[in-house]
Amino acid sequence: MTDAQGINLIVKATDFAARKHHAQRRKNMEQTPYINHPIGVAQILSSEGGITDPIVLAAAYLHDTVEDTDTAMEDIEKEFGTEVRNVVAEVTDDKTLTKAERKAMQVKKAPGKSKEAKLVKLADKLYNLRDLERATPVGWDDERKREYFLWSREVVAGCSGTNGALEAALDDIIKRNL
Ligand SMILES: Nc1nc2c(ncn2[C@@H]2O[C@H](COP(=O)(O)OP(=O)(O)O)[C@@H](OP(=O)(O)OP(=O)(O)O)[C@H]2O)c(=O)[nH]1
Repeated sequence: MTDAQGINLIVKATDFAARKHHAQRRKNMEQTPYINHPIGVAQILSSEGGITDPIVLAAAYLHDTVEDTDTAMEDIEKEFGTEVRNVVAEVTDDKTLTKAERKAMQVKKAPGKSKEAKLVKLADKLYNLRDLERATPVGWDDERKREYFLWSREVVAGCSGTNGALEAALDDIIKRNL
C-alpha cells in the first residue's frame, strides 16, 4: 500500500465511522458523542503505541461499527478490504451471546488473536479504563467499575507481548484502580 492509499483508507474509515455512530452517545453524564471513542482509540494507537499501519488505524475507527450500528461485516469488506474486515471481525463481540458469555469469550479468545486485533483491543481497553477513571457512567456504582477493571485485566493479560507502551499504561491504570 502506498502512503497515499494508507491515508485515504484512514480518512475514509473516520468518515464511515462518524456517519454510522452519528446518533449514538457515550454513557457519561454529558452524553459525549460516541464517535469520540473510536477516534480516541485510533489516537492512542498512533500517539502512544507508535502504530503507523493504516490497516490497524482504520480498524480502530471501525471497531464498534458492526457491534453497535447497522453495519454488516460485508460492508466493511466491500469498503475497506479483507485485511481491515478481518481485524474488525476479531474485535467484534457476538451479540447473539449473553453479556456474560461475551465477556468470557473476550478473555478466552484474546491470546489467539492477531497482533493487529490485540493492538486495537489494548487501545480500546485503555480508552475505556481512562474514561471510567475520569467519570462514572450513568447507572454504574463502584462495584461495577471494579468488575470492569478486573475483567479488563484478564483481557489485557491475554494480549500481552504486543506493545510495550500500551501495556505499561494499562498496567499503571489497572494498578491504580484495583
Ligand atoms: N467507560 C465507559 N464506557 C462506556 C461509556 N459509554 C459507553 N461505554 C461502553 O460501555 C462498554 C462497557 O460497558 P459494559 O457494561 O461492560 O458492557 P455493555 O455496553 O455491553 O453493557 C464498553 O463497550 P465496548 O467498547 O464494546 O467494550 P467492551 O465491552 O468490549 O469493553 C464501552 O465502550 C462511558 O461513558 N464510559
